[in-house]
Amino acid sequence: MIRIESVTKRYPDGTVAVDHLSLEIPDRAITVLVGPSGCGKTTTLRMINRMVEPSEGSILLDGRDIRQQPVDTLRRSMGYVIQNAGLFQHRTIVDNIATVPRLLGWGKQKARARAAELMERVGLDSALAKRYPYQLSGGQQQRVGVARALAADPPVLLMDEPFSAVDPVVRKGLQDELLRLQDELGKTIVFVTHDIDEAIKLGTMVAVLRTGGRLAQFAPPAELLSAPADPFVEDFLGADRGIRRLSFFPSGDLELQTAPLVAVDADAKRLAAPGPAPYLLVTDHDGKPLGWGAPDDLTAGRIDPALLLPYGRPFVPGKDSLRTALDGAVLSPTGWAVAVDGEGRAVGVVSQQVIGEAIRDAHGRVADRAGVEAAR
Ligand SMILES: Nc1ncnc2c1ncn2[C@@H]1O[C@H](COP(=O)(O)OP(=O)(O)OP(=O)(O)O)[C@@H](O)[C@H]1O
Repeated sequence: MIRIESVTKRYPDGTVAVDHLSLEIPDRAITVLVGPSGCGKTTTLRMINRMVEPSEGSILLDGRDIRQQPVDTLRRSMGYVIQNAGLFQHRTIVDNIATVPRLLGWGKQKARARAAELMERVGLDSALAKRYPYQLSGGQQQRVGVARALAADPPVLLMDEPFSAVDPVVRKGLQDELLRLQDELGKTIVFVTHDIDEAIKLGTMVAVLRTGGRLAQFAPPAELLSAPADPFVEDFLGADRGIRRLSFFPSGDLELQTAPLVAVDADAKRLAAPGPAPYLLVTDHDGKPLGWGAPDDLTAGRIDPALLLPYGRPFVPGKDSLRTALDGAVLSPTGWAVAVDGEGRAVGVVSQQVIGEAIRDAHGRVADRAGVEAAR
C-alpha cells in the first residue's frame, strides 16, 4: 500500500500545490487522482516517485518511508507513463521498451525478448518493433509507453494523463486495454486525469482534488455518483449522475422473458401466439435479432425485414450493466430491451418497467448496505 500522510508541497515561489493531503492507495487496484487544472495532481504523482520532494508530511510504501531507500531503487519499482508517451525518438520501438531492462544489466537478447513479449501484451503488432516513434500513431506510441513502463515488471505504475493526447475513439480503446491488462497483471496503479468520465471508468478508488491541492472526496466511483461530498464534487461530476451510476448495477438479475421469437422466414401466423411483449422479436436463422414486428403486420410466410421496428442496442446479461439494458429499452420504440448471449443470439427480452423495478431494488440494496455499515 502507498500511504500519503498529510503531505504538503510548497514550491519555492510560494505556490501551495498540495495541502495536507492524506490518502491510502490500495494495492493491485487503480486509484485515480482527478480534479481541475492546477489542483496538484501531477505534483502528488511525482512525489510518489520522488521527482518532487514534499515540503511536509511523508509517503510510505508498504509501511516504509520512501526516503529510506535510494531514489533509483524506488523508481525501478515504479513504472511511469506520461502524456505523449515521452519515447526516445532516436531509438526503435523494441529498444525503447527494452530501456529499463538494459539499464538493469539484462543482456540484449533477453531484453529484446521481453520487449517483444510486452508488445504483444499491449496489443502492438510485432512488425512495428523496428520502427521509430515518429512512424507510429499517437495511440500506438501510448501503448509503447505503457509497455516500456511495464518492462521491468514493477509493482507500481504511475500514469500521468497517459491518454489525453489521443482522439476519443483511440482513447476508449486504450482505456479498455488498460482494464484488460490490469485484470491480468494486478499492478498498483495511480492514474492522473482531469477527465471525470475516465476516472469513473478506470478507478477502483477516485480521489477528487480541488484547487489548492486539497482532497474533496476519496471514494469508489459508484459512491461518488450517488453521494458527492459537497457542491464542488457534485458540479465536477457533471450531469446525468443517476443514469451514469446505473453502470455499476449488474444486469444479471434481470428477469428475462422469452418473447415469441420468430425466424425471419418462418410462418409468422403460426408463431404469433400472444406473449409478454406486444411484439414479436424477429431473428435471423442464427437467432440474432433483426427487429420487432407487430403481430398484425406479420402476415403468413416470409417476414419483410423492412416492416420491423428497431430493437435498440442489445445487452449481455451478467456482462453489461443496467445502464446498457435501459439504453436498449429506451432506444426501441417498443420499450423492450433485447438480451443476447456472447455470440449475439437473442436469449430473452425485458421491458422498461421490469428494468425500472430492478433499478429500485438495486437502490434499496445500496441503501440497506449503507444502513448496515452506519450501524456498525
Ligand atoms: N515547479 C513549479 N514551481 C512553481 N509552481 C509550480 C511548479 N509546478 C507546478 N506548480 C504549480 O502548482 C500547482 C499544481 O500544479 P500541478 O501540475 O501539480 O497540477 P495539475 O493538477 O497536475 O494540473 P494540470 O491538470 O493542469 O496538469 C499549479 O498552480 C502549478 O502552477
